[in-house]
Amino acid sequence: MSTLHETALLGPVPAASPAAGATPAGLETRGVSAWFGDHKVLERVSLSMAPGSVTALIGPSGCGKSTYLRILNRMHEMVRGAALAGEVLLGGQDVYDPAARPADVRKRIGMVFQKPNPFPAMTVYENVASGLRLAGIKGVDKDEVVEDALRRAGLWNEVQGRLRSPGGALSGGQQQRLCIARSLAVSPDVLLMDEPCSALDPTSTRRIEETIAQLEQQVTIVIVTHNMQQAARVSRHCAFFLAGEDQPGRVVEAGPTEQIFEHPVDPRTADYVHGRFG
Ligand SMILES: Nc1ncnc2c1ncn2[C@@H]1O[C@H](COP(=O)(O)OP(=O)(O)OP(=O)(O)O)[C@@H](O)[C@H]1O
Repeated sequence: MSTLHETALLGPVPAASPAAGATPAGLETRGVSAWFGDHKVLERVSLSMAPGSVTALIGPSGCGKSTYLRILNRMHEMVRGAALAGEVLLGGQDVYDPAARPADVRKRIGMVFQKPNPFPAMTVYENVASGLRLAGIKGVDKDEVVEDALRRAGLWNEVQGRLRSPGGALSGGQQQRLCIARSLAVSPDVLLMDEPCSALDPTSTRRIEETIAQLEQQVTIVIVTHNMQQAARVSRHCAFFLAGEDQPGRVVEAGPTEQIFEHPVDPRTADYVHGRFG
């Protein structure tokens, strides 16, 4: 077991985000394992997430999908007793290089959670602008950035007349898109989404899926979802995680989404995607 400081060869992740219109960086993990204390929860996960594509992580509860997601932007290390091994590369550069600041990594690899978490008393405008403040970005036209982020999150038309209303006054689905806009304001390469629709109604879910489709090419997206139809609709690539009894989670099969759903190689993948377990 070790904390992940073994790969200094490629140099640290630079703080700078991609220029507007530039292809975002892709992500790759090599042999990532994870522990909570003595409990090993992930076993040597190696995956490639292509620049500007949507990758869905699927699998039964407890197989380590969220842990894997949180390893990608260095949130796992915030848990007391958590450890990991392996490599995480953003655009070929080591996310865990000792010289890389976790805050810079999280600026380039944003995260949207299961439950929308805007700052409820802050205005819609300030919620989006807070992304800039938290990331220490200065010298930009805030109005322009806020509008652009809200447009990219598919929320601008609904809130342009309510920018000074509290974020907490929006519907659940709008709040989730506000959180997406807050992440987008700092121009991340990657957006991690941990079951972003599980607290939303079907219409709001559809709007988030449309937003994901619009963001494809602009941002590399990794989404954890329990909804197989959603994984099939939004993703280009898919990875199926599975943990055995008292065994850590591992990737059983990964590939183009169509292949995972239509022609899976492993019978356990077929059983899972067809709802026969999990
Ligand atoms: N903070 C923690 N401390 C200790 N163990 C944890 C912690 N978070 C997760 N685990 C354990 O790690 C394993 C993987 O959990 P994780 O949440 O990553 O799975 P998951 O596939 O995302 O599950 P779900 O689909 O239910 O969200 C589980 O056994 C879980 O109990």
